[in-house]
Amino acid sequence: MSFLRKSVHLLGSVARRQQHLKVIGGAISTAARDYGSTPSDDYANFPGARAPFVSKLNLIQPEDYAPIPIYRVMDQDGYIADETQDPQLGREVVEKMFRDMVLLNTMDKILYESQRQGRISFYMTNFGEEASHIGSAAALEMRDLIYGQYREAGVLVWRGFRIDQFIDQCYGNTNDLGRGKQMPVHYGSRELNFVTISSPLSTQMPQAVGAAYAMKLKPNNDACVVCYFGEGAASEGDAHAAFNFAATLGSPVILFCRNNGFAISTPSREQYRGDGIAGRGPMGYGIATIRVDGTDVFAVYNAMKAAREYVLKENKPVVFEALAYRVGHHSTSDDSTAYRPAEEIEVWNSVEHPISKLKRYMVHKGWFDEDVENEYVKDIRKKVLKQIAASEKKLKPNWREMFEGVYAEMPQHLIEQRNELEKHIEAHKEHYPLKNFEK
Ligand SMILES: Cc1ncc(C[n+]2csc(CCOP(=O)(O)OP(=O)(O)O)c2C)c(N)n1
Ligand SMILES: [K+]
Repeated sequence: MSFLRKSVHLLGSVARRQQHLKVIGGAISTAARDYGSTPSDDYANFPGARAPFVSKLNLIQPEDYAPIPIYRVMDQDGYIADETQDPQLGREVVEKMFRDMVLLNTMDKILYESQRQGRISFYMTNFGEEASHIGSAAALEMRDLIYGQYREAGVLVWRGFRIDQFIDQCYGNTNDLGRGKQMPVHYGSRELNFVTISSPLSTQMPQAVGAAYAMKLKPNNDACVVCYFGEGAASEGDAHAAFNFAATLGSPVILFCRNNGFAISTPSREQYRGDGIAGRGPMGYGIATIRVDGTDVFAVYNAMKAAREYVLKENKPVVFEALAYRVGHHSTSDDSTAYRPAEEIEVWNSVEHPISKLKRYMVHKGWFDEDVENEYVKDIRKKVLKQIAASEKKLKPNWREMFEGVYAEMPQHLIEQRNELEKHIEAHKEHYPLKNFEK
């Protein structure tokens, strides 16, 4: 894996970013903040910071720092600029990557429409971010624990979550692993080591850091935690708690920010004034940081491999920022043409689309057969439509279950609420579709 070490920009706790924009080979420089070393004459040694003294006042400006560069392997046309960066995954793996991205994209299109037809209550697509899901998931081990936000369905696809499992969840029927307790797309799978998604933004972040810390305390730990979140979620207070705890406790967690440019209608330029989320890592929190083109599946893959190796070897976190563009609307409750030009969306949905880039790469390799791939899409469409028909017919879990499964023993206030609902439904049963629920 030495090719990774030579070229992935892992920026550690370095003092001056502009002096360290060159490649830092694998090992991360910690010299500038090594609190243990003996201070020299021109270094101040306050408990709060070790830094050089200067005699000239300087109001340091954000512009004094160069932005963290974006690691990319494949260009727009699907060519690899530096052959040493080709992860050499082989045809079978690349085909799985491509097909999983296509599966996600195809399923998203149909489920989005099914919400429009009133079949499910809500949906969120992953358009434009397929490569950051698949590229990152492919670089992990199944024992690594995932905390998602809600737009990482591709990670589940890679891990083997089935079409019926996705769709049963969206219908909240008796086969939904979450027993209909959550909104659509709030997946979870104990078997696949994927913690169930919570709607309140950023709540997963301190939890992920804590879970990683617990892993580190186990003897011979060989697993890490990956926590996905959006750049919008990174403005929540919980994000700060997570970053700082991860740094100070030394948690083996990869804090994976999907920076897709928008938090619903808030563009990232209104979300922060600094150098994205990556910019907070080295200087703000003292965390090794990596920034990649999130539309380039190979860049995400290489970077994630390097990040995983680092967090396990060092027992320290990594801030990982994958830059992409949210091609779809925020959710079925949003119309993004109200706040961004259609032409802009079109660019990211064509030349810049991660699936198109990987396709071009495969074409150059002679690994792409248009007819075979069209058949594959047709087959996925058929499977998804058939599953929708099947999931729709299944009963919902008994409504009483909504009170169960949270506490080991149901507390008094929940018992009272359940009894009240029982009476209410008994009195007004003609207004409820009780035939759709398990008895
Ligand atoms: C604490 C909290 N505040 C507000 C919301 C409403 N909300 C849901 S998604 C979202 C935008 C999040 O954007 P980002 O984290 O960038 O992720 P993206 O949707 O772009 O993937 C907001 C404000 C929420 N779910 N939780
Ligand atoms: K976002």
